[in-house]
Amino acid sequence: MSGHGEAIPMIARRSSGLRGEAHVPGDKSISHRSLILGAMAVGETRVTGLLEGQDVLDTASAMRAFGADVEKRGETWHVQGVGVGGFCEPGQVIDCGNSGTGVRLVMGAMATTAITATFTGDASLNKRPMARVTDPLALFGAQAHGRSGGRLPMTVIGARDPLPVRYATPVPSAQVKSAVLLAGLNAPGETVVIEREATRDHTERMLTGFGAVIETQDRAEGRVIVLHGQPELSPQTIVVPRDPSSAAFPVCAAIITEGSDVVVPNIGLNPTRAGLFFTLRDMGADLTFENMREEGGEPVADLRAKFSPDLVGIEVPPERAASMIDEYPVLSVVAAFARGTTHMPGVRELRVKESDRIDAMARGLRANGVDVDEGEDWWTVYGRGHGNVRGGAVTVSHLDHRIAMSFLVLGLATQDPVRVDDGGPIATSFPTFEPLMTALGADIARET
Ligand SMILES: O=C(O)C1=C[C@@H](OP(=O)(O)O)[C@@H](O)[C@H](O)C1
Ligand SMILES: C=C(OP(=O)(O)O)C(=O)O
Repeated sequence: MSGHGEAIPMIARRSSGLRGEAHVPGDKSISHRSLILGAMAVGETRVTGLLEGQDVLDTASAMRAFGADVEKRGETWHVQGVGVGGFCEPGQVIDCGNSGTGVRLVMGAMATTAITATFTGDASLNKRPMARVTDPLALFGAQAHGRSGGRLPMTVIGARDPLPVRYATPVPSAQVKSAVLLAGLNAPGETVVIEREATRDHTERMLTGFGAVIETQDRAEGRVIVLHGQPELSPQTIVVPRDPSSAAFPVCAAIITEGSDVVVPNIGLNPTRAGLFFTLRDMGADLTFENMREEGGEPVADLRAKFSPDLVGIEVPPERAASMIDEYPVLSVVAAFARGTTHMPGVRELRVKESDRIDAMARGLRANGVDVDEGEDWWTVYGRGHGNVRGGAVTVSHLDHRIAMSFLVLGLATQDPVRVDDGGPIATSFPTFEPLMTALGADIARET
């Protein structure tokens, strides 16, 4: 079952010659942040290219519940912000659906205002760990009361007199870093976050754009981010770039599908997000970055991916993990078509996403004839080479959009079709996945 309705069983059959341009939707991380920072600015922020996936729509509803006016007129989203510290107390439970980013960033944004809010989500989100966020929020003076193990549903009581915080994140997580920085906006003095491994830096970049004073330095202890509290944020006009994590699916589909040549235009190559594309090139994929340029201070290119029959397995550098954390499921699919083994160490975080992604992919790959070994923070895929992956299984998506899309990509190049029990969760991040893939020539369909 998907979070909001009946299960949508889907099937992917062997395809050839994927061709054309794939215009993927707006970046999910940047879309959440546009709405939240827009709600914390004074005046009207305008956003185009916003991802209209369910995760982001749930964040829009959350911002309305805290008092911001959020509406779409024509192609533009208008956010009337209430200012830092201006959130009102919501009159209803905040349902963040399937979205870890949504709930964790919104908790941070409200934690230093003297209001109380209760958060919940779907069956997947309600299993995910929240203490990683509520522990640092407690240092500001906020309190959180949830289910055992720090799970949702959970009530957060915002700090009345917030203290500034210095926090070294114990896990590589942009959501934790961002929750602390958003809480730091309404604390006096300097809030400092130290991360041992650099994670996606959209919050830092966007805070600078909204006029906050924030500095980042790479030091021996890691990346040190210093935010000066209680700024007045100025509203912005934001053009959301296209999502590299969504681009991963047509790119990987083209690489494993005979006769393919696909262009995915306007994809951000921010080094904190682009790890997959460098990994695919290390594996021998025919993937080129065309029209390299800068847009809104970010490197951007058109990705051109062609069928790559001579892929080889590699050791994926663990220091690259944060820059491709959401892309391991679809990377493991490409690895199945490579010759030799692909070893992916340093990826413990995959176990606490919408599903345990190592477990979900390992089970589904094995059922389709691919050997996989795994440990707590690593996994290895034993590639079978092009043309040698059997397929034929029904895979389980576990309310996880990336698992569903990865298995549908797998089925484009297996001998027998691959089924997914529920494609419903795909709408959380990539609502146009099915028409976009079929327009390229992929044989993906719903089963009635
Ligand atoms: O900050 C963000 O927008 C995100 C951070 C990552 O999560 P973690 O912070 O848990 O690594 C990523 O998996 C998620 O899809 C989006
Ligand atoms: C992990 C993801 O999202 P979130 O943590 O926001 O649910 C994802 O989109 O792959």
